[in-house]
Amino acid sequence: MPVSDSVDRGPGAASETAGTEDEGAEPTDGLPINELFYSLQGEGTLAGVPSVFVRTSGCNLRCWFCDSYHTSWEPTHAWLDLEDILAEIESHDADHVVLTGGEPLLHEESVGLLEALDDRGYHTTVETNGTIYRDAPIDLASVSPKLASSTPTPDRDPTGEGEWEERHERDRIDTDSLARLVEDYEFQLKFVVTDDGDMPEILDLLADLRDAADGPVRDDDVLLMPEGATRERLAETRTRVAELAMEYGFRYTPRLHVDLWNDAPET
Ligand SMILES: C[S@@+](CC[C@H](N)C(=O)[O-])C[C@H]1O[C@@H](n2cnc3c(N)ncnc32)[C@H](O)[C@@H]1O
Ligand SMILES: Nc1nc2[nH]cc(C(=O)O)c2c(=O)[nH]1
Ligand code: SF4
Ligand SMILES: [Mg+2]
Repeated sequence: MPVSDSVDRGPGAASETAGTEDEGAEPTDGLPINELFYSLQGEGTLAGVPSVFVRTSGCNLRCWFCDSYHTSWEPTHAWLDLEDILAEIESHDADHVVLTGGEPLLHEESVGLLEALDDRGYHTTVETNGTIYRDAPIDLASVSPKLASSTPTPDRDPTGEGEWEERHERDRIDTDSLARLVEDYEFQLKFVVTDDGDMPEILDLLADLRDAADGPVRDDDVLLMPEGATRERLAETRTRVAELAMEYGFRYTPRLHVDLWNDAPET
């Protein structure tokens, strides 16, 4: 459902600065929704599973490669009440719901949505950058910590001259949040990889996380995902990333939805 141009914003709808320091309070009974659609989970251990996707708007980071530009660099503001979100989800014949964004855990009401979905028996996956912890009924925390290669340096910033570089670099890794997420939930760690240059940072991050977390973080919990929002870009990155997964003993995850539908919205 294309909601971004069909729904009024709520009274305190996420502002232009959603996720930034001057973010205002949000109303408590809804969420800023960028899109809500039915598709196949394209990434990770549940790839191929029919799922309803709920994409919130607003992010506390600005990856230069973000494939959901209208939730991060130019966030949309369509507001949906919880009951409308649930009705739309229930109109699809699916057992799995994927809450994504933007950064869905920015929003306190994501917890309310996850609780309502849990009450209704859905399996919930949350796609998160791992910088924010919330206590919620999450069946799979799909955590994608952001590497230095995601930082919007002036030469890579899609909109300007690197205004977000400093803040993105400061906030992209929060080891305490990551540790709590992997301790409390079934999880996968899904790194966006471009080339060999990303691997030392992944190994360092895993060492830090294994020190900080009470539970285990197995190599099997680590997925390498090729960077690419389009088929053309994925064709440049995926073979090397697959080889790296074999070399290091991590998993590889495709981006099925990009193979199937390229960069079409609501897929
Ligand atoms: C748009 S993000 C939203 C959730 C959360 N903000 C995050 O980054 O995990 C959803 C997933 O897409 C991945 N992603 C975004 N842009 C990508 C790109 N150009 N290539 C590969 N993966 C990408 C993210 O790493 C994340 O796993
Ligand atoms: N089909 C499909 N699978 C996905 N898995 C994670 C996605 C996301 O954007 O979080 C995503 C997405 O955007 N589309
Ligand atoms: S953290 Fe996720 S939503 Fe935010 S800019 Fe990066 S990929 Fe996009
Ligand atoms: Mg996506």
